[in-house]
Amino acid sequence: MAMADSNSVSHSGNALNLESVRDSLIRQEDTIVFSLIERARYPVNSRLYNQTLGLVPGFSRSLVHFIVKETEAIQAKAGRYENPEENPFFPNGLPPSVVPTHKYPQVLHPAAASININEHIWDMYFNQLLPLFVAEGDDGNYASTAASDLNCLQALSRRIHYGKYVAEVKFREAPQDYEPLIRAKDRDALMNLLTFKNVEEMVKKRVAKKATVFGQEVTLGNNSSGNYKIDPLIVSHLYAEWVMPLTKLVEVEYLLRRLD
Ligand SMILES: C=C(O[C@@H]1C=C(C(=O)O)C=C[C@H]1O)C(=O)O
Repeated sequence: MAMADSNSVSHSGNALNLESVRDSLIRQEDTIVFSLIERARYPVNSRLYNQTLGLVPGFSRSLVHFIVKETEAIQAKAGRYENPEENPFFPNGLPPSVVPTHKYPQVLHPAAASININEHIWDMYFNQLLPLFVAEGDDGNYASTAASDLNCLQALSRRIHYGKYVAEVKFREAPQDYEPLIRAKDRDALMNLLTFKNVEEMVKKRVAKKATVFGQEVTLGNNSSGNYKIDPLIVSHLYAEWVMPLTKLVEVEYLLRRLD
């Protein structure tokens, strides 16, 4: 594969290349693992997710839906979604930013803004992931639990949508390989071309290790209990089954629009 001209684009002050993009993904692993550890402090608290309880007067969805929507509204006013790395879970009816606009480097093709798979991420997180790592029970801490859920969702969403940057870099490094497949709308061939199995294997091992290191009981003696705040196997499963496949889905969706 051809080398990118590392001076060709500026991204957060750094050159945008496959290495810098992968460094960002590695750093984001820390955020994801910590956010899961924080959520695991609370039991499942399923009333938070129940649409039929009517916990919020005049609002027909679940309490977590209410909290995420309202939190996103205030974050939108503060400019969060001006950053092309951020994608809201409830984009409809978000208020505009009221703060001065920051000039984010325009790295992505404008069609990137139309890619938002948060509905999918929402469904995966609440229906598949959460039941795997939280304890049964209800401690009534709904607002704090929902804030933890939102941190997990935002960290996962940022990582998965970062596939747009990954795809942009891969395209720039080898347009001659990608262009014919994009024109042919050949999803499978694009998926093959952008997949690096060896990198995926390293990611799975590294996130499991991070869960082991970040989630161990820290004591002043050297009596490690062997109890982890989140099961390292669940974290590598999360990456293998959802995070990496969804990142690659974003990469394919982005590439399909790259020549528009
Ligand atoms: C993100 C990349 O693209 C693909 C997805 C990966 C991931 O989600 O971690 C890892 C390797 C690739 O198969 C990459 O190449 O780094």
